Amino acid sequence: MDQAMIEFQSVTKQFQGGQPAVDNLSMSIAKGSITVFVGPSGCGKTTSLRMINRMVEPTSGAITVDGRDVTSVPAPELRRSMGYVMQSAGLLPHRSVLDNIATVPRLNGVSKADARRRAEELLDVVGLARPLAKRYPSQLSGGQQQRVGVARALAADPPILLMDEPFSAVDPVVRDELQQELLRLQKDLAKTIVFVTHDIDEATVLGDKVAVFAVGGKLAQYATPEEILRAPANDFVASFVGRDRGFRHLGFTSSDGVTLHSVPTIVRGRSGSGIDPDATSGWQLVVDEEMRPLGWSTPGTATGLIPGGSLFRPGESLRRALDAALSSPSGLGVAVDAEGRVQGVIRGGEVLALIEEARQLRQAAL
Ligand SMILES: Nc1ncnc2c1ncn2[C@@H]1O[C@H](COP(=O)(O)OP(=O)(O)OP(=O)(O)O)[C@@H](O)[C@H]1O
Repeated sequence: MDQAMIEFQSVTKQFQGGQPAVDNLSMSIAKGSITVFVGPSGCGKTTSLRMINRMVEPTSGAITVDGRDVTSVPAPELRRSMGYVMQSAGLLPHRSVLDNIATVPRLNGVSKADARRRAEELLDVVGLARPLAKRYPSQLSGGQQQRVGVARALAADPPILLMDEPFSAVDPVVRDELQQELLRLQKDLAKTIVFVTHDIDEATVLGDKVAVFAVGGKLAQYATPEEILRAPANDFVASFVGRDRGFRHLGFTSSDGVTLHSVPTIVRGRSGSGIDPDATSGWQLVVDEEMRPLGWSTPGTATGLIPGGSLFRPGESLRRALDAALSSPSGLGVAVDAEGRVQGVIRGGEVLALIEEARQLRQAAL
């Protein structure tokens, strides 16, 4: 079994005069994993997160971190052992980016020179250009500020990172980038990360485990994202994960059985590959000299080049395979290798047959 890093033992939090914000929460968070707390507004996600570092004290129950009851550790010491990233990034406005990142190491007694050196390394880690170090937070974009927030949380190299809706204030493209970067970082860092969001897509992308909270501070389901999408524990979870859950679930289904077919190609400005375009109803894939796809052509189109759909890399999920086929004007999803060179094409009908096969296998296993 995975080693527990954080444990909630029958934890309840009741603010004065209200319903419980968190109601009898028991859960175990594995070391080195990303656990996402997700749920509608006001269901106790932030309160639960803040009880880990004692920004909020439980009314009853206990929380242990690495086997120690958090109440046995002085709160300031506890907080310094955990990075904290929040929605607004929470940067100090009158300090430079570099000094913001160096703040916690300085509080921990690291020399100014060492703290700054570490801060510079962290700029690279979170993908920020070094010249940004001298700027002030207001001179950065929202996405850059969040990166500084992550760098600052990592500066003291804490084993635990608490992240409260860190990416919710940025636009969807930047958000996607930040999510992918967090996953890349986590591969090397293997921190224990607790991440709060109200977005089920973000939860299923990031979480090794997802905890779905219901209004009233009750834990409705705690499972892998795949399981939550495939088998919601009750009607509340089913409605929270939403109508697209079947499609999202494909993101966890292997595309191993999908067949790659050869495709007629033309290098832009040259003659064809010799494969008969009749096999693909006249569609030909236009590629560059390196065999990277540029778009499609078909006889009778005046424009010459029709933009292609999303690309698929063998080994990716069935969701990516289906999207590549459905988004392609030819109905053929283009498969590429790690360098982006064409490997072949996949057919939508065959991907759908695999989806059905996977469904039948799941049903038989029930
Ligand atoms: N300091 C406080 N005093 C009184 N009530 C509070 C306090 N902090 C939170 N609450 C209440 O506790 C409940 C849970 O709040 P919490 O912030 O944990 O929810 P949340 O799931 O993080 O919501 P959101 O997604 O909107 O941030 C809410 O009803 C909230 O009003």
